[in-house]
Amino acid sequence: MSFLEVRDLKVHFPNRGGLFSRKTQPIKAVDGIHFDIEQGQTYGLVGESGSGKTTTGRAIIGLNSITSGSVTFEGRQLTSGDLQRQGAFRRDIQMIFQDPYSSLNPKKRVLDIISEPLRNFERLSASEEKARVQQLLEQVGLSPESILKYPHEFSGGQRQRIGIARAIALKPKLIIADEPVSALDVSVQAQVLNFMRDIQKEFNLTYLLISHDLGIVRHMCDQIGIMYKGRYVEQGTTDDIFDNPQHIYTKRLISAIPDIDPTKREEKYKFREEVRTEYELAYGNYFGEDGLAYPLKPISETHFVALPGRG
Ligand SMILES: Nc1ncnc2c1ncn2[C@@H]1O[C@H](COP(=O)(O)OP(=O)(O)OP(=O)(O)O)[C@@H](O)[C@H]1O
Repeated sequence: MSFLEVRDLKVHFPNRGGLFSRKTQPIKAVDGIHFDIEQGQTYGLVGESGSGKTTTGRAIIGLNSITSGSVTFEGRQLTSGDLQRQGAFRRDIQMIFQDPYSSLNPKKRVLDIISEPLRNFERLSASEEKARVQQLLEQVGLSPESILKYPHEFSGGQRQRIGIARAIALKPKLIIADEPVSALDVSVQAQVLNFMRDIQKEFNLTYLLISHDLGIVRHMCDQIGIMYKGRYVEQGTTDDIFDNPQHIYTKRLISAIPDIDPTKREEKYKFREEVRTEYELAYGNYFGEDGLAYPLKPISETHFVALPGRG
């Protein structure tokens, strides 16, 4: 049994539709996805905006209710309506959010922000709490004197470290990191990502990393699942996905990553041209027609494949 098992997960939302519409199809934000993560590993969920990545993460932590399917964490199953058990999950599974500017309450001091989960789950005296928060700040590379400061007194990277300190306060086993660095400057992104890897080793953390950026996912993840409209187009080990992408959608995402190594640029241009030709043969148009960058049609309940060539 894997540390985290996600089986045929579906999360549908009611479609409120227009004012006069009587019956509408639900929004199938997540529509049958499947993956396992082993302890200490990082699994990346990749896809364009709206593909269902965040909804998947929120369902695992219990913030979205599951329409069908299952999430099993260390052998314990979280299913919809199983509210009692969610408490146990909340401690072991924490989330890091995308935007360190809006995810920290601007009116609260760092002490109160980081101690919030501690107050929910542990009974500490004021002095014990202060000492714990100072220790957490040191772990994330911030000075213990920061406890009395407010979020606006920190840089973006430092704020994300405060968010990480809050996430690791209860010594969780699994962290769902939803676009943890996409709001940060590129130079700061690498620092935060490397720091996340350091604490992963130190605490044997398991990550579910949600990102639209394949470059980041390549750097961080052992396995990757590529999502499109709530389903998978492809999943596998990071090396498999990058060395031998099977799906045109994956190829296109990979071909779009800029190569900083000048010796590989030529190869990348060639690959990009090949992908473009393959795409045009299948669709007649590289840029899609329905407003989506990559129009695909489903071949099965859980996977998408490119449309067949025209003519
Ligand atoms: N509470 C909700 N009610 C109705 N629809 C929702 C709700 N939450 C998400 N959706 C819809 O579900 C789909 C998937 O959204 P989700 O946020 O999971 O995508 P995402 O891949 O994380 O995108 P992004 O990268 O932009 O965050 C979208 O079409 C979104 O509008």
